[in-house]
Amino acid sequence: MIEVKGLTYTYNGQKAISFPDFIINQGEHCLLLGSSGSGKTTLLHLLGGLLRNYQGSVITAEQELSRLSESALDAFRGKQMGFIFQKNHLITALNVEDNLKLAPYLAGANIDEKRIEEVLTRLGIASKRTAKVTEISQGQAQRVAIARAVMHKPAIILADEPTSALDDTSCEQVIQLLMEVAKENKASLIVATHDQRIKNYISKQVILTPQY
Ligand SMILES: Nc1ncnc2c1ncn2[C@@H]1O[C@H](COP(=O)(O)OP(=O)(O)OP(=O)(O)O)[C@@H](O)[C@H]1O
Repeated sequence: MIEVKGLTYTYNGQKAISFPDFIINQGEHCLLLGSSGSGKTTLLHLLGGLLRNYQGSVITAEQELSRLSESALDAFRGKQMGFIFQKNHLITALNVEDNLKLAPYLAGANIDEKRIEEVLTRLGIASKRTAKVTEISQGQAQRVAIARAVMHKPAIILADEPTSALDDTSCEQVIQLLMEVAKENKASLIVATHDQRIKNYISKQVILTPQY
C-alpha cells in the first residue's frame, strides 16, 4: 500500500509543490494526471524515494521513506520498486539481455537467466534477446524497459509517460502488458501521464492541480 498525506516538496529556490492526499492499495492501478508542470514526475520520484527531504508523509510498503537511511532506501528501492522512465534509459552499448542483467550485476545479485527468458517471452520480445537496443523499434525498446522494471518482481511499478512516444497500437500493447505484468506479480502500478489514450484502461486517478 502507498499512502500520501500532507505532502509538499520544494526544489531549491522554487515555490513548494503541494500534492493531494491519496491511498493506493496493494495491487491497485492508478493514474497520476495533471497539466505540464503540475508535479507528476516529482510525485513519482517522491513515491520511489528518488527525492527526499519532503514535508508530510509518504508511506510505501509500510515504510515512511524519509525515515530510511540512504543505504536502506537504496536497498528498499532495489527490492520493492520498478521504474519505467519517459525516455527508456537503455544502455545503447549493451544488447537487450545485458540491459536486463546490469542492475543485478551492479548490486552483486545472481543473474537469473530463466527469469530473463520468462520476462522477454511474456513481453513478446524473446527473439530480440541478443539484439542491440539501437536496432529495435521504439515500442520494443519500451517493452525492454518494462522487462527491466519487472525482472525482480517489484511490489510497486512506477511509470513516467510510458506511452507518449508510441503510436496507438504500441500504446495499447504497452499499457496492456504493463497492467498484466503488474497483475501477475500483484504489484501496484502507478502511471504518470498526459496520454488521453491511457485513461480508458485505468479508472483510479489522482489529479494534480497546476502550480502557479
Ligand atoms: N530539478 C528541478 N529543479 C527545479 N525545479 C524543478 C526540477 N524538476 C522539476 N521542477 C519544477 O517543479 C514543477 C513540477 O515539475 P514536474 O516535472 O514534476 O511536473 P510534471 O507534471 O511531471 O510536468 P510534465 O508533464 O511537463 O512532465 C515545475 O514547476 C518544474 O519546473
